[in-house]
Amino acid sequence: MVQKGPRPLVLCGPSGSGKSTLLKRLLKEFPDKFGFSVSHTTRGPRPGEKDGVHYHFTNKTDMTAAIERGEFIESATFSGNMYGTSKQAVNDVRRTGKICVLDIDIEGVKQIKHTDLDPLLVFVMPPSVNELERRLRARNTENEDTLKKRLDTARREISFGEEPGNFHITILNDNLDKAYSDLREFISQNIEDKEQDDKTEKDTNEK
Ligand SMILES: Nc1ncnc2c1ncn2[C@@H]1O[C@H](COP(=O)(O)OP(=O)(O)OP(=O)(O)O)[C@@H](O)[C@H]1O
Repeated sequence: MVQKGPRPLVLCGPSGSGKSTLLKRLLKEFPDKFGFSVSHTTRGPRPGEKDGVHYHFTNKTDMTAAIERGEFIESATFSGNMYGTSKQAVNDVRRTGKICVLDIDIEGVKQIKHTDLDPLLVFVMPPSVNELERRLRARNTENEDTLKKRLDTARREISFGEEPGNFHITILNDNLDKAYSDLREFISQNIEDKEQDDKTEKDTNEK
């Protein structure tokens, strides 16, 4: 099926590589250009949370069945509640003309490759595991145990990121300004220029 709207953009990389920092900067500079998909969850809504806005609220039976039907790109269970991103949620953003951005782990990347979402896959590479450790310590969000787990996972993720063919581009986040400008250039060449080409082609065909 031919999708309408820009291709989704996936950012993947070890914890602490700088995905959120890069995304925040992108959204600040282009607030109308990007959108996030609405996740599903089996946890109950908190006060003020609206179904379809903050989450798609569902139950375990329905969500498990939908996962089995292959409707989800990724799903995970945290403290007894299921969470996940459906293909439909990504396509909903796409139809608005916005670029749907997804921050997913390598398992999610493996799964999304088997869908028809045709995403652009970006791997954010930290300069080294030592530097990753330094940043995670400086961020002050981890204890020794979670830090060790994150660094072990990071080593596996870096190997996956280094394997040729797994991503469209690897962005080294050594210097944040340089990494951001590489990301911008990649988006502009692969999403914006492409859209312009499609539009020109359509306009020409309509004449
Ligand atoms: N190029 C850089 N140089 C130095 N520090 C950086 C750089 N990029 C990001 N950081 C810092 O490193 C820390 C980790 O960055 P960030 O939270 O964006 O990582 P992340 O990949 O989103 O991690 P997680 O997956 O855990 O959310 C932050 O404190 C951020 O300010």
